[in-house]
Amino acid sequence: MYFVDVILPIPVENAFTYRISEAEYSFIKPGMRLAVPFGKSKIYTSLAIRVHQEEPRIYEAKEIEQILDEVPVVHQAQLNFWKWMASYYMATLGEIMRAALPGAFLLESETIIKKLSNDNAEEYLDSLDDESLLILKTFKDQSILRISEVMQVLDKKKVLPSINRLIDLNLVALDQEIYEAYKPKLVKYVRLTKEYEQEANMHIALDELNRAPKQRELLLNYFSIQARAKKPIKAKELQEQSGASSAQLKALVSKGIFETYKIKKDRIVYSGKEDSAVKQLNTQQENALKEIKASYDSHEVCLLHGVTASGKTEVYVNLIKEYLAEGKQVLYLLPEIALTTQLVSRLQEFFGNQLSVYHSKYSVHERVEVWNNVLNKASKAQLVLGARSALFLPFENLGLVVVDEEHESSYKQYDPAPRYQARDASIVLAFQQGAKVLLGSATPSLETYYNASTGKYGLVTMKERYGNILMPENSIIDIQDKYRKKRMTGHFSDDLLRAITDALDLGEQVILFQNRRGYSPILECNTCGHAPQCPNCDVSLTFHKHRSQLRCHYCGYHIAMLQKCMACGSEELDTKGFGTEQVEVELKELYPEYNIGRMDSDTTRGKYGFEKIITAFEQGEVDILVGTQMLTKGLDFRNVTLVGILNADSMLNIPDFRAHERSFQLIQQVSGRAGRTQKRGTVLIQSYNPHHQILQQVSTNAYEKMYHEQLEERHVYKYPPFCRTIKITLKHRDFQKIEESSVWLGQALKNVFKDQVLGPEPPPVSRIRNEYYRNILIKIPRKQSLEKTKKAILKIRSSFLSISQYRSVKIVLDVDNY
Ligand SMILES: Nc1ncnc2c1ncn2[C@@H]1O[C@H](COP(=O)(O)OP(=O)(O)OP(=O)(O)O)[C@@H](O)[C@H]1O
Ligand SMILES: [Zn+2]
Repeated sequence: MYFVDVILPIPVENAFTYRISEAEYSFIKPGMRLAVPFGKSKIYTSLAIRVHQEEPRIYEAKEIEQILDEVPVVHQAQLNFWKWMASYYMATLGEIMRAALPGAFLLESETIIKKLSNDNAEEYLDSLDDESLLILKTFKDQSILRISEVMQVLDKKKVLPSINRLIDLNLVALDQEIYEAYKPKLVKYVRLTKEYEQEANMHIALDELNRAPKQRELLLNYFSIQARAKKPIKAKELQEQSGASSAQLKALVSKGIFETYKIKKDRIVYSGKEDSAVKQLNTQQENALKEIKASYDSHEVCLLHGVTASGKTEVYVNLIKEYLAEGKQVLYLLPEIALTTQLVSRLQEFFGNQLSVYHSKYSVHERVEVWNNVLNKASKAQLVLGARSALFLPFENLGLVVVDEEHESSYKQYDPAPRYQARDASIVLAFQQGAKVLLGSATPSLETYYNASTGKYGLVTMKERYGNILMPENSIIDIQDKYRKKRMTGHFSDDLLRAITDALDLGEQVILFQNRRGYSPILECNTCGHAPQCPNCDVSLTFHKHRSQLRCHYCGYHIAMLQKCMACGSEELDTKGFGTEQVEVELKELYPEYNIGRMDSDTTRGKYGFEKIITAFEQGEVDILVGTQMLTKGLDFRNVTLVGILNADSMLNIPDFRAHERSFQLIQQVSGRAGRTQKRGTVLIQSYNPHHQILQQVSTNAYEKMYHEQLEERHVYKYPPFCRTIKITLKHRDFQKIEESSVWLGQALKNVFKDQVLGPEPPPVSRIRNEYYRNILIKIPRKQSLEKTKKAILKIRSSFLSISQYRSVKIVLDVDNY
């Protein structure tokens, strides 16, 4: 008898064994997908990991349904990586498989598919087999179907390959796609021809146009726009301002006065200089590149610590080139693809078709395409740019991993399991494949900088900004003092307002940062003090003015804005605290003649949400951009000279051992958006605690000082990098049960780990979606075996779950929690 062990994409500890025939036994290789029955009537896509002849003892092996691949879709290398991840992050192989494989690889009976209206459908129909045609017909008037329904209609279970084919042909899609591929758009611009740039010729032109008033108007408008701001002028903008038609603009082009040109909408270059794709490295960058390569003689990992706008990207690019030239694969990890259309197009210019982008929110179609290209080592996917899930692509010949903005906490996956840290996991991946890792940041994480300082990683620094531009000038504004002296207008100090006005007068742009969205986080009754709370969560509702709603930021619950207090009926409702929306509203009143944009998760929903706002700002259509931490992620704007931070305190006061480190990073990164070209930038930080050490360190760019001070605290209070941590979260709908069970678990852990256990305690928001939360933190000293610690924790978890009244409590394990 022959058997195959498979991983099922569900959270069970063990692999499952199925029966196969002798022919299947010799055909199936580890890494191939098999459709298998599971439970009463479900069909899952599973992954073969081993064929053998040992009959399972505990249960009778069922037969597999079908083999879905002719060759493996993952290599043994991935299976090894998955095993490491499962064990390190205390997850199951099934959970890793679900995170790793593109959704289209994991069709199962519960998957919902939808029919696409495809213009080329007719063409394909001839090439389809009867079964696929039948599946298409099954849709009839419905737009979506469960795969199990297809199975029912066709009265057979072997439908997955046909559905896969339909997905490949773009006739059918999974019902979960959000984004389309990123395609840069071209925007048309107008400028004077060389000949007419000279003033003398200009006068002649104006005279000549005396009898074509509309064209003359166009030309005059061109001058006035140019006088206002030195930026490329869009054809559309010019036409609209002049009330002219495109024919009239064309006439000026054919007269040789204007010429039009196109720029990819995210490649706008100010000050009239054309960027060429290939850049000459400056000395600092050359040296950095050399030092990084030298460090690889003795290190696997190197940290590039380069201040904001030092030109780290160009260093990455040059290093990547060398690995590609050797025929190696390169992985470029980013914290958040949606925010980095700028970088994508910059890299596309360098690497053309060697570059693929992998995004868990791209269409299934594209994800599968990139996956297969990597699997087949196609030249198209030699360099892959992706967010954390790109780690799982089937690399086999990886030479280099670049982790850009390595300090970003979004490299950590929160939910669902596996709760991995992509930066850390990439180091293991690289090690398994004999590749090198480059971590880059202007504000490295404490953990990374510690590893670099102690010699575990190489360390290369770039202290100057590219092009001899100075770091922005920082000042801290004491708003308590300003309030007392009545020098505040809304949430703006007189100093900040003056700086904004000055920048706008010069045609420059401004970024304002407020780490909270909505209008106001608390609505309070002046009479009785009641503040409306979310019924499902333990937080107050945030007021969103534009929508006239009160919303919960944890569960999405919302109601219409109240006219009266729910408790006492008083009409005197007051708002406390402020978010980006309020800043925007105030700005619109203060600067009615300017365009204000807002970038937070309320304004960036939908397909091209981020892109639209970033592009509008880049093109100068928006003068002031207000936003949350989304603004910080490595954006490269050229006309921003002022960055204002409206209230630095809210970040500093978050109860978390990383809060100070994170505040430093956040403020330093937003500040880094100012004055990246030519003119030195200004950063104004408003705070009630102007003497806070972190603000002092930010304003003097004292990274090292911050590092040493924070490291000292971590040492004293025993936190990473001196300890590892595992956070255990318990969740249950019953308050009594969560209290009792968390105390039980805490005590059981304390019996083994003594005072290394903190808690249980309720987190700041201790109830979300009607579930109560309790956290327990275990600190594991460096010299204690992580392996044994985890084993002990799992054992205690088993005992916990064997207590019948606790069985329904959910336990979440988070290794190296963030
Ligand atoms: N060698 C070069 N030649 C021409 N321009 C360069 C060169 N190096 C960097 N630049 C320009 O300098 C600016 C800053 O570079 P880049 O965005 O790579 O900085 P960074 O170090 O990644 O900054 P941040 O950490 O803030 O993201 C960019 O506009 C880039 O085009
Ligand atoms: Zn809620």
